[in-house]
Amino acid sequence: MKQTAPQGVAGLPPRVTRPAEERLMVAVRIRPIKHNEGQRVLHMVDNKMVVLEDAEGDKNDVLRQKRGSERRYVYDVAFGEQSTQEEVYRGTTSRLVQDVLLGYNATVFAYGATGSGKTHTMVGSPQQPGIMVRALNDLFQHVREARDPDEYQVTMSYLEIYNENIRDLLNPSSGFLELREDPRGRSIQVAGLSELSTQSTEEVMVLLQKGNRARTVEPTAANRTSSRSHALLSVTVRHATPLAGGERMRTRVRQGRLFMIDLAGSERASQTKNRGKRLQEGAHINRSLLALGNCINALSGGARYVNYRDSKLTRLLKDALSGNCRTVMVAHVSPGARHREESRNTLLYGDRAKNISNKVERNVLDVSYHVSQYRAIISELREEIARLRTKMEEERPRSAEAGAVRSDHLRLLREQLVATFKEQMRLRRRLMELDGHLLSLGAEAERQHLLISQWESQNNKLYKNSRSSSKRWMQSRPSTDPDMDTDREWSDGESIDSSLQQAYTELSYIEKEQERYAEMRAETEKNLEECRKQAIKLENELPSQISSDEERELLGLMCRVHELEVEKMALQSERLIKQHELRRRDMVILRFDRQRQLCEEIITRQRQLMEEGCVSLPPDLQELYRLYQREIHAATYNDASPSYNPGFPFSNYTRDKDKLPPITQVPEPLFHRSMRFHRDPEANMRHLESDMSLRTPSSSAGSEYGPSPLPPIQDPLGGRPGQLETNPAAAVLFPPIGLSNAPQDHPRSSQTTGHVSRSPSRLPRPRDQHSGRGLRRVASDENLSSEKPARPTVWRY
Ligand SMILES: Nc1ncnc2c1ncn2[C@@H]1O[C@H](COP(=O)(O)OP(=O)(O)OP(=O)(O)O)[C@@H](O)[C@H]1O
Repeated sequence: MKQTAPQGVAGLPPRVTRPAEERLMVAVRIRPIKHNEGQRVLHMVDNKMVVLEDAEGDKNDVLRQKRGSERRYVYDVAFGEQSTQEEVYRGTTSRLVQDVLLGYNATVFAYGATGSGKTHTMVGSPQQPGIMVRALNDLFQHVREARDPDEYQVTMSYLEIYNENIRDLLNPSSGFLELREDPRGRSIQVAGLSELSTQSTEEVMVLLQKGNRARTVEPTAANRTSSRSHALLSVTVRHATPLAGGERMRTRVRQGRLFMIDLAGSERASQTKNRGKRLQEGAHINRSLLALGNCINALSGGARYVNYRDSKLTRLLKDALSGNCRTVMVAHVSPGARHREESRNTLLYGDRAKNISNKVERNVLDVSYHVSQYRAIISELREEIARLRTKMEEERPRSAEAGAVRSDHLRLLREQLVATFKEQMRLRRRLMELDGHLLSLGAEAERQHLLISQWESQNNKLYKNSRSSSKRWMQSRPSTDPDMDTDREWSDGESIDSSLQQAYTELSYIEKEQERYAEMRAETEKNLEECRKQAIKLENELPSQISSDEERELLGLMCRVHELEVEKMALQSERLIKQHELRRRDMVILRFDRQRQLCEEIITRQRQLMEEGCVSLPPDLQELYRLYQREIHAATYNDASPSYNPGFPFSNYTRDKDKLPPITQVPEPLFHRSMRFHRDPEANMRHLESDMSLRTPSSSAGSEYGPSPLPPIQDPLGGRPGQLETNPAAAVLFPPIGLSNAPQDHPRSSQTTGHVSRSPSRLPRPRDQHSGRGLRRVASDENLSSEKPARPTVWRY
């Protein structure tokens, strides 16, 4: 079995016509309650929503009571206890079958605790066949009804992961199989796995039954037929259509793959009462499911690089979770009170999985698409050279007559020359691939930095937010209640912590990869240089060996082809680099936007500190605040309001509560000016003044700006204080700005009060913990513009 990142196949662009971002679809299925499972605590509200009743728990648990006694979860689709196998198949997988026939990859996987009904949904019974059987039936029916059934080829493989070992279910005697990954981690192969070609539904059903019989199933206290392994069924549909194109016949190949996965269920030792071997199996199952949960958490948090390496399951599911794959997760839950905690966990994972999308992989797709284009160019050029060579060989007999010895030497020379050209092409192609990969890694490292910076500040807020309430909660929480529900903020904080840790791990992995690729690049470049020298040497020998004009002309043509190839390659790689540069700039814009948000936050908090300490400000600082407000306000209107009405400046203010409110009237947009801070505060002020007077003559007329008392701004790169350039490249190098040390670290962030550009793809704002801040800001405006005598402000940095 081979999972490959999609390439443009035979001139077909990959899924560019599809929406750029595809969300993972999550379905939930509630299985019928059993007599020994206690009362029903899980209910369907409608075909999307389910409700889980909370445990009755401790009456003194004030927080829990406040939260209410039930929790609602909304998914793409929900199936109740009465739902039929056909309904579940239609609602989750039938669409995927269509996609696979069109050449897409798709995955459906069943998730849930032991005994929750996963195998029932995926495999089913002869009377109630599950998704696997129905999908295969459907697929063959579509193929039969197609105009060109003979052009389809269907193959299947079926494996299980048992105790972290892979077994071929279609050939169980083959022992444990190895998982192999290409060095770039793009394609994963199970070495030696049988991939059987099938012609009919009957044949495939026989294979499926054979595989299911070979699967490891054992009775446990939780499920009489508990699957002790994860089972992965893969069906590949290949459709090859001959195309008439120019002089050559070409074939267009469409290939889609459908994975259908029945995961083993997570289990609690207390419920399964497992001992010995069963307990060990359970530990393996839980470990791999934990790895899957971590991947889901990281992906739903937007991480680009996710640690799939913790288990074979996640390595095999990598494409399904983040690659070019349309994926459906069917979360399984039992409605009885006995399974409340397992159901809650499953519902939570399902909830998180809804945030997973495929957008991130799209970048890798772009790169591989370009590389495949270059490959096509190179192979065409190779063909051209090969044709030329054949022609030269055809011409040879005539020149052989002229002088056999010299001709032999010339032939050898030509062959060497062609071999050197070939080698050069190979090395160039390699270089280009390495460049592409290095650029992608660079972009991803930058992205990880951004995520880390954002999470750090969010984590800090959550921590502050939850510190007081959690303290109370910890006090009121009975100590004998280890796995009860956690406070929402705590669990958010924890998941951010683990995401952060994940991001750091990924970052160090990326850095190692960058080093590795840089070394490979240097080596390739060295080889290329040697190859070039060799070619020049050979070319220099040519004139003395050539006697006839024909030979000369042919060799000249050969060299010309080579030159053209080099030029083409140079152009293509330039394009590749430009595209990556555009992506990099997008990242810089995102970073600026993030920094700007943090600056707003810092300024607001500083103001709060000053207001709370009843500190009145010197007039020049008041003026600076006014300027800042105008700036922000102008930017808001400039950005968001095509119906901006200067006569009614407050009309749109409610759109963004995080902005400082306007003071009196709206000045013209100032957003795009470039602003530099000088060491001399007066120069700063003059600069701002002149800027204002240039752009807003009405608002600046008559205003008197005093010397600026702004505290010196630290240059994070170690430059002179108060002198910050607005160079985007420098901004990228700046360490991420966190609020963890606020207010002491504030000046560090002041760097970004310079030129800021807005990106349409803004980062989500950190959650605002200061409700009513807008009101305080208004009050603060009054403070600032009051006529009270100025008291010196105490700045602590
Ligand atoms: N929707 C359903 N309708 C009827 N019976 C069901 C349904 N779902 C599950 N069952 C029954 O519940 C029992 C447990 O289901 P199943 O074996 O599918 O669980 P599982 O999640 O695969 O468990 P494990 O992870 O231990 O393999 C089986 O007897 C199955 O037939």
